This record gives sequence, structure tokens and C-alpha cells, in this order.
Amino acid sequence: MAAKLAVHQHGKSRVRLGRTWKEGSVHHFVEWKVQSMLESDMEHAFLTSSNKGMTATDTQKNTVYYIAKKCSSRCTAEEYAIELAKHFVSEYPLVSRAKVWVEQAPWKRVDVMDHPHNHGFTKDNAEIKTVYVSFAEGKGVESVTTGVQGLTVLKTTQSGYEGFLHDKYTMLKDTTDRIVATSITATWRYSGEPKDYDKAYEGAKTAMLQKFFGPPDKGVFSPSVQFTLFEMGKAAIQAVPEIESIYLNLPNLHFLPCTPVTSKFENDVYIATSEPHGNIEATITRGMAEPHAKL
Ligand SMILES: O=c1[nH]c(=O)c2[nH]c(=O)[nH]c2[nH]1
Repeated sequence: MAAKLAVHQHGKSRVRLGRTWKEGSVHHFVEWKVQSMLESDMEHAFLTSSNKGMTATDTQKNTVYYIAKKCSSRCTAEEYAIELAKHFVSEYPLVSRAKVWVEQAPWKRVDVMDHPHNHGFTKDNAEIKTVYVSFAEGKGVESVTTGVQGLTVLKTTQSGYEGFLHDKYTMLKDTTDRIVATSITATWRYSGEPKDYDKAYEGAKTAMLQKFFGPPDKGVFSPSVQFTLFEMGKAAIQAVPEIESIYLNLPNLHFLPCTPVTSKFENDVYIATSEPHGNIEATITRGMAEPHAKL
């Protein structure tokens, strides 16, 4: 039976990047998931064993980061996609059409103390309020535990991690400037009934966010997710007198430094990841209160 190669293309999918642009102390941040597909005179790769002239999908992935680096002033996803597609067609004679898709994550500048934060961002509308209640016959309400899930936050600076154990298994370098991003899960148990459960919820959340981000102009330095977690838990307990203990889980969602094509890393282009991620958790109690179980 005669078989004919009708159409073909090749590309890279799900290339995730973070891009920071710093305009003085005001930082801008985007996270993009990019797909490229090239239409090219590469019939021979399908019909023979030759890969001659092929723009490898690995090269396409590297180029996604390279063009992000080249976009040295703030640009839209559309402008970036056009630059990337144009690069493939102008750089490689065998490529006749480049197709680029970009998905932009819903990061928005966060307001802290009613002011837009210089380097703090949150994911729009992603959080869920959680409630757990136990009511026993003859006893009534035994416990009320409220929490938040999926409160996703990121800051482009004012975070470092250094002085940890270095041995032959360690590849991570000390850093005094990195992106830190997490998706907050917290549950807090009330010792008594607050006047207004919604106000208590907002109070705990606001206190935690203020500790994570710090003041809107300068932020606050985080030496580790662990340190910031304790500060956040302590702030929630201080802000809401009825909270007796709080459990916090903070995944460390890594944005890895990226140096596309011999360029220098300038805290500008990152490989965005969600897996694997660090996982930091603790329960913080008021005085001698018993820590509550993870719920
Ligand atoms: O804040 C951090 N805490 C860690 O425990 C850790 N581990 C790691 O690799 N990076 C980080 N960052």
C-alpha cells in the first residue's frame, strides 16, 4: 500500500518560564507556559534516518528562554510570542512557519496595607475557605477549625536561603536573592467563639499576608520558608485572640535561575516549576495550647 507523508510539524510543549522586569524598586512579573510548533522542510526525518538541518525541540525550548531574556523591557504575551515565532522563521531557512501558544498564569500585584506592593503578587481568586466542626451528643460544639487553601503568593525579591548543610549530595547554591512562591494552606482552631467568624478569617489571612510580603515599598527579608512560616503563624495568633493553634503548610514552588545561551543570570529569567517542590509545615500554638491535628 502506498503511504504518503501528508503534513508534519514538530515543537516543544509546556515550557514554563517566569520573567521579572525591574523598573527601579517596582518589579513586574509574568509566568508563561509556552508551546512552539515548526512547519519545516523536514520530510526526510520522517522518511529516512537523517535528522539533517532539524531545529531540535530541545533547541526550541532553550529559545523560549532566550527570547524571554532578549525582551529586556516589559512586554505582553502577544509581543513575546511574535518575537519568538519571528526568530524561528528568520534563523532557520528550513522553517517556513512557526506557531506559538502562550498561557499566562493569573498573577496580579497584591495590595498590602491598602497599597500596591512593589514586588508582591498573588494568584487571582484562587483561595478556598475551609471549615471543620465537631459536635458531640451531650457536649455540643467540640471544636471549630477554619482555614484557607490555595492562597498562592509570590515575591520577586527579599528572599534568600544560605548557610544550610553542604555535602556531596548538595547541588543548591547559597543565595541572598531569589523568587519565593507558595500556595498557603492553613487551618486554625478556635478556643472560643470570635464575635464574627468572617472578620476573624480576614484578620488571620491579612496578618499572614503582611508577614509574607512586608511593607508595600520595601517588603521584608525572608531567610527561609521555615522562618517566614513561623512569623506568619505567630502573626495570625496575635491578630485573632480566639485562635489557639494554627497549622501551616507552605510548598516551596521553585523558580529556578535560567541562563539561556551563555547569558548571565540577572534575576530576570526563571524556569517555572511546580514539581518537585519543597514542603514546609509546622503547627504554632498560643502558649501551652495543644497543637491540633492536621485536618
Ligand atoms: O526556604 C527554604 N527552605 C528549605 O528547607 C529549602 N530547601 C531547599 O532546597 N530550598 C529551600 N528553601
